[in-house]
Amino acid sequence: MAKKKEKLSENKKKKDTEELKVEPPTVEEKPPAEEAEAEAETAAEAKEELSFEELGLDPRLIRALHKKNIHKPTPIQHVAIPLILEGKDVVARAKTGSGKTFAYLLPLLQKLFSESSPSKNNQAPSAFILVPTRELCQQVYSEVMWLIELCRVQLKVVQLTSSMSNSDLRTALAGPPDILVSTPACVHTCLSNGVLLPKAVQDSLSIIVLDEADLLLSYGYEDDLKALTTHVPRRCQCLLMSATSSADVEKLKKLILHNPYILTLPEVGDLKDDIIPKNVQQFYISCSARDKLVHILALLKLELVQKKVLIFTNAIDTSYRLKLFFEQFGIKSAVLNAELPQNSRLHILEEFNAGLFDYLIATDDSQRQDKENFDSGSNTERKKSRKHPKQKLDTEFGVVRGIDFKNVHTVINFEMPQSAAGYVHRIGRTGRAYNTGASVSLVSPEENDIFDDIKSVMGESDSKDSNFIAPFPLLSKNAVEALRYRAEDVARSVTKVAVRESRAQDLRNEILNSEKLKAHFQDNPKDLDLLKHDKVLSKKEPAPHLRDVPEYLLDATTQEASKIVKLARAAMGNSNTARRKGFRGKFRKSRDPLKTFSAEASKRPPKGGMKRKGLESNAGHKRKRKQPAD
Ligand SMILES: Nc1ncnc2c1ncn2[C@@H]1O[C@H](COP(=O)(O)OP(=O)(O)OP(=O)(O)O)[C@@H](O)[C@H]1O
Repeated sequence: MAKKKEKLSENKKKKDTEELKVEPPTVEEKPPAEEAEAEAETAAEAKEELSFEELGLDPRLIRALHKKNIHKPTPIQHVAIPLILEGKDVVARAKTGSGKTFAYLLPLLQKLFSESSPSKNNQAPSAFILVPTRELCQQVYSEVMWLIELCRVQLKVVQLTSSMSNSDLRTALAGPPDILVSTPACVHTCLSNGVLLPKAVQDSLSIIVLDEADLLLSYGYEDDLKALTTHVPRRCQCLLMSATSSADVEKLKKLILHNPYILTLPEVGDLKDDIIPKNVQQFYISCSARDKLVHILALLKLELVQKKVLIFTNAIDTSYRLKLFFEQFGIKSAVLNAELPQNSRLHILEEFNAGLFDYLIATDDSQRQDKENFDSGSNTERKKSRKHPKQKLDTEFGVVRGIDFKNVHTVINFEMPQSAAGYVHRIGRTGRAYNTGASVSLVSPEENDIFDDIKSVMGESDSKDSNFIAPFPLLSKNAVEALRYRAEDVARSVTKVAVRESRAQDLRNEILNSEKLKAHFQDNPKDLDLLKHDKVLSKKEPAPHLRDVPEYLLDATTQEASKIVKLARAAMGNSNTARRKGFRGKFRKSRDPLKTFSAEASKRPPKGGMKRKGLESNAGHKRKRKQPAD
């Protein structure tokens, strides 16, 4: 007890710790608002340093988390877990990557551990976890499965997808499972065609989660949710998780929750607020659209950014162009987009998360929707687009929102997103939980308007705004010029026809893969080794001399910058030790090599007198002082 009090006063002194606001539910005899809020905030602070044990989590779950190297709750988990264990309805709004999934999953599982008994005669699942996309279904399903397996408990979990036939759905729900992970549309289908009986749902359902709630309505699930809520019993505990707060979240709250506790990171409110984790550093490089290829080549080939890298494009053709371009330099990458079949997409995500390749080029089709959602606050347009889906593109596919790309250190915007909301959600794919991350946006003059919008949302003052987007300091003009000749030569060989053929070929391969994957996954759900998604598409053999960057091309400054990136990995908490200890407090700008280093400012002569030749050598010599990166 004394120890806890000590922790409480220590915590109160902390100025730079993240605070969570807890709004208690409206009750008849509520204390004056201010008092209530103060009490709630103190409670949140007191919990800040508590361990999973102190939060009352089942030892089996704690052991499972430890096996996955998770030792300390994130702030949202501190506050949400005890409330959910107490049976409260909760609305949790916290930044992307803040650990919202475990914040509901851990207490949900713990409740089911104690509920499940042989005498229980449920005719429908006890828990529904509803998410907006199939990718998220798969992601949540995998998280539940490994937790259950490590805990060695007998709980049955199923996920539903819209491609399942009635008989598939019936088989999946026979039993019935304890937990159902699904989009609202699939549950609605099951209710309408009698696969799920409303009475059974009313009798069995004890907990329902709406994950990524800010997306559920905008993906057009309002009718599905309305149809479901009429069967949700009053005693059922309802949880709503969201990265942002929007009119849609408010609507959902009213639709399904009863007197909930509202857990909010103070800055989460709307887009203007800070929803990018503080441990992500944001940079930009200004260059012409044509020069983007040579710049990205320099970033990757000279190792000026840390792996794994998630690269965003706005068009699928651009992603294939990049892939073909990279191939010629021996850089293996995979593409991910809404055109690929679902099984392939899931497999690509799994392989990338498992670390089988380091570069993933994603085409972010959902950004148009993000823009509509944030700009208008209405979901009419999206409803329309769900009814009339774009040809070939899978509307349930969400490449950005909510997907947990594991250990992505760097996000590169090869093309700028079309809205500030799109930017926020792209960048949110790095710096997840206690990890650090960086983003580099390549901005052409044509993209200056959108970049200005983004900057005005992120904050324009280096000293005041934690989301300030700084010029990328590690890439010198010399380094770019040194690679220009090679890059332009290869870029010319990646013609429109080559891109079109590769895209068609990849799609054909992936459709075949998808069929094989379907069968294979049924028997070996964990097997990641079946098919490769980062295979070479180009018909042209890469020239051996392009694979490695010869030393004479690298000036001392660039070599130093590359070393700095490696050093930064350790300094910024990417080592296991640092991650275990937690990141906050370590990440001071003054000590951060990425912020203090400037590729152009260094005057150190090349070590050992580096040889330089021809055009490339001349470019390498022209070094100017104190210029921005480009
Ligand atoms: N307590 C923890 N310590 C370390 N890592 C954690 C912890 N909790 C969750 N994580 C990891 O952090 C990552 C992000 O978590 P999660 O996907 O739940 O974030 P999120 O808040 O749901 O983000 P988004 O809004 O983008 O969906 C995951 O890889 C998860 O395994």
